[in-house]
Amino acid sequence: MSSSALTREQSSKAFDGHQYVYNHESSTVGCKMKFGVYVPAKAEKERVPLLIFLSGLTCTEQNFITKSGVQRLASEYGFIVANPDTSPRGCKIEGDSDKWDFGEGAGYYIDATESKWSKNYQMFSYINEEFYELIVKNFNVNPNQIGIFGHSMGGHGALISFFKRPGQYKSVSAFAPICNASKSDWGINAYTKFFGQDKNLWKQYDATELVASYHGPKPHAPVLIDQGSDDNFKDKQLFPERFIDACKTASFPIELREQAGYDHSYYFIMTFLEDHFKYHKKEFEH
Ligand SMILES: N[C@@H](CCC(=O)N[C@@H](CS)C(=O)NCC(=O)O)C(=O)O
Repeated sequence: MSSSALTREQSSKAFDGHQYVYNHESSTVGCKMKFGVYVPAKAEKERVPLLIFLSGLTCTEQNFITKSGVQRLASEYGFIVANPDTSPRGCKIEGDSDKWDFGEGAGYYIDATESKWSKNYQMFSYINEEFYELIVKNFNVNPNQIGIFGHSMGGHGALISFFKRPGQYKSVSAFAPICNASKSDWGINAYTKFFGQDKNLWKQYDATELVASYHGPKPHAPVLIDQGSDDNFKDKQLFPERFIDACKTASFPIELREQAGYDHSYYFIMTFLEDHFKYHKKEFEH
């Protein structure tokens, strides 16, 4: 990967730090990519922890930074919080914007192998290599205190990044993640296009499959998963119980908290966001 120059699109003071939006030309996905990054005042004086947040279907870099209230927490905890976009954009691939659950805004954090998609839909490598290195290089990050978390498709992205890159992230957590992507309707539709019929490839981007063969460092406290009980996607697309069962079989520490009455929205995320900050902070202390 080559690290390209950052162009600042937005700078807004929030609490003691700044919410920024940048864009850069990505060599990994072959287009301009935007991301949000909150930088607390603490980062002016010392290296601070980094949390990477991955958003879900239909989101840009804006949803998390405008809806979750993350800035107050990032300022208080003294964390840099960086959130990339959810897919390449403007690549004009036939079929990339016909449906909200595939293509633009819905890149599934995978590296596609089918030739139609493989030039641009390399979001796994983008997040875990180019974007990761760009944030560490350009901001005052403590490289030993980096965690990843996300929502829905982004929760899936966070979990598969943790499992496929042992040791790269100190901690992982998720809100309503897609837990078994290769067996959910969203994932079956997307993976058929991205990978063709090779089901072994599908499994390489599925948290429930990956935990079974994970041999990397385990978190100290059980990985935190929050799931709203009134989330309409829970039983049709997310399948948290399948992931919990696979974690138990693999002796991988996990805590699923079913939160009564909450749906799939950013209201749910904002309610429990501080618990995730606390979780990652504790892991960073080890
Ligand atoms: N567009 C879909 C909903 C998609 C959806 O719920 N996306 C979630 C992530 S999977 C999200 O964060 N949406 C953006 C938002 O709520 O700001 C629908 O109308 O049913």
